[in-house]
Amino acid sequence: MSIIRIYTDHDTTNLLFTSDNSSKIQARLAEIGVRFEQWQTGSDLSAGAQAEEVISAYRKDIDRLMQEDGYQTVDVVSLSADHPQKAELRQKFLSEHTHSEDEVRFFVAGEGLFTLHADNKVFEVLCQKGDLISVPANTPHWFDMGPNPGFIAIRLFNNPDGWVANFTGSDIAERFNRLEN
Ligand SMILES: CSCCC(=O)/C(O)=C/O
Ligand SMILES: [Fe+2]
Ligand code: NI
Repeated sequence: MSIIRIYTDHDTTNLLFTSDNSSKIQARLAEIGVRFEQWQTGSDLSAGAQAEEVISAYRKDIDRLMQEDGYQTVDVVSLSADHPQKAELRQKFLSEHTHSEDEVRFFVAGEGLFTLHADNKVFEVLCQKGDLISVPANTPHWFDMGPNPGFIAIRLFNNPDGWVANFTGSDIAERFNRLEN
C-alpha cells in the first residue's frame, strides 16, 4: 500500500497529513508539481532482474512517456537484498539533492521511500509496485531503499547524460523517516 506523510520541514513531529488513498496522494503531490499515478504492472519481474528484460517488458509504456513528455533516456535500477554493494548504493541517494531536469521513476516491483522537500514541507511517499512518481527539476529530494533493498525502478530523463545529483549539503534527510525492510 502506497502512503504519503506530510510534515513541516523544521519539525519532524508535526505530521500535517497522511493517507494511503491514491487519489489523495496524487492531489497532495500535484500541489508541488509532482506527478503520481498508479499503473497496472503486467510482468512479474523480481528485484535483481536485468535492465534489458525490464525495458523490453515495459517498452510500450516507456515509448509512450518518451513521445508524450519528451523524455530522452531510460535506465533501470534493480536491487535485491543480496547485492554486495547495497550499503553504498543506499548511501548514494540518501542525502538531499536536486536534478537539473525533470525525471520520472516507475516502480516495476518492490518498494522505496521517496521524500520531497517543497513549500516548507517534507512529503514522504512510500512508493510500491505500480507507482509512477515524477521529481520536478530542482526539487530537493532523497530516496531510501532501506538496508535490505528489493525493488526495480525504471527511470526516464530528459537529459541525455542521465542521472546527475547535485547535493544541497543539507542534513535534513537525517531527521526524517528511513525505510525499514
Ligand atoms: C527509485 S530510482 C533510484 C533513486 C533515484 O533515481 C533518485 O534520483 C533518487 O533521488
Ligand atoms: Fe534523485
Ligand atoms: Ni520551515
